[in-house]
Amino acid sequence: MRQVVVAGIGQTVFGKFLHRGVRSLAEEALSSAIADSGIGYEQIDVTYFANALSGLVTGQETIRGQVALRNTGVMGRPIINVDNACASGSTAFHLAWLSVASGQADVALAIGAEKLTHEDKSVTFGAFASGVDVEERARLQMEAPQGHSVFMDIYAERARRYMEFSGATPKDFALVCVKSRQAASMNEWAQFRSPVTVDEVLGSRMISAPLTLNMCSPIADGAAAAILVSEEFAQRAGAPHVYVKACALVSANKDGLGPTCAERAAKAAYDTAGLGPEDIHVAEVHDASAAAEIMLYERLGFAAPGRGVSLLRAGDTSVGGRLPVNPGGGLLSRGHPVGATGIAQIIELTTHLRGTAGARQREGAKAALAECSGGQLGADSALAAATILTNFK
Ligand SMILES: CC(=O)SCCNC(=O)CCNC(=O)[C@H](O)C(C)(C)COP(=O)(O)OP(=O)(O)OC[C@H]1O[C@@H](n2cnc3c(N)ncnc32)[C@H](O)[C@@H]1OP(=O)(O)O
Repeated sequence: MRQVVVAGIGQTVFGKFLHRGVRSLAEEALSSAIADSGIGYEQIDVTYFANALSGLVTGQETIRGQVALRNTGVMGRPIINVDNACASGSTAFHLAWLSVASGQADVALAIGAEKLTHEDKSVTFGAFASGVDVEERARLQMEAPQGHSVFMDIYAERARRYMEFSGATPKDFALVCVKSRQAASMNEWAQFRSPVTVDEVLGSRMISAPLTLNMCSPIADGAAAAILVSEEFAQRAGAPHVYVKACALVSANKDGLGPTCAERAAKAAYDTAGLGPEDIHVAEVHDASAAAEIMLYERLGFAAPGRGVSLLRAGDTSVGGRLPVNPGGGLLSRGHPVGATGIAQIIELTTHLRGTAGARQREGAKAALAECSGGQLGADSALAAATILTNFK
């Protein structure tokens, strides 16, 4: 396998843009990734276009990439549509990495764009329900979601189990939100940038106990793009060198038993990179709910089982801490335009490894981990991706 370098990154601001379509979002993210890389549109050999739910919201259910990118310079060469639920962006990134690593392409584009807002909110909530397998929906009687995404019921159930197991409290989940907003207040691309207090989070509308409004990832539109190149190409182009050391993708176990998708994806990535959790300086994880972030500290090996809360309470995972987690605000505050999220995580980490993350920079960052989960199958996510980036070879 060849060494692969992240040579260009670009995104839109995430938020609710009722009157903006997938095409305009994708064009903006792509043109800023092109500008960042100094690489021409015509040099892109292959494009992986991530989008999970917009088809259900806008009615454009197939050829979404070709439609979104029809006015750009990537047309004429392969555009491959990627739908892997909330990990669609990470999957597009995985495929782009594979194309370059295998020698099939010198330059590959991973782009994710999502349009979730709709005048009729039940359309958006209905689209989210498609990410849960139908048997699970029936078990949880979630066929007709009312006022929120079915995922928040699933994440609430997980949070309740975790509280019992670890002794974590809703106040801990609120602390995740406070940390997340503090980080997002420094991120010009984030959906929610104003700070919140623990009391405000606990006092916000109950969505699915124990998760209040602020503890749920929001509905967002947005796009993000990353251009991956071979190391030789990067040297010729003079691109900054952020290496993709490992890029693992796993699906749920057949019997639903054993380690979770996130644990297995992280283990595969650590093994490939020859690194362990102790080597990671900064991480972006799939905080679809505030409680999920704490559980992920444990699944990714940052804390022992049941001990994730200690890491949070000590401030280790805040901006300025030993291991900032979600320094871009995560899904909770940067926003979660599903197909774009996995690539936005890569963008955030790339800025830390380049040393250009400004006020939220993890000083001395050399290795970074992104984890993204997708869908729901039985008791676990349907899939998870883990990527390790470094600024050394
Ligand atoms: C594998 C996975 O990734 S699973 C995750 C997939 N994603 C999801 O499931 C999405 C989950 N989220 C939701 O279902 C919805 O965002 C809800 C139910 C939490 C909120 O629904 P909305 O219809 O957006 O909220 P609503 O319109 O009632 O918002 C009221 C206000 O709260 C704000 N708000 C909405 N969500 C949030 C949030 N997470 N945090 C803080 N404020 C929020 C809105 O901006 C709005 O403010 P405004 O009145 O100033 O504009």
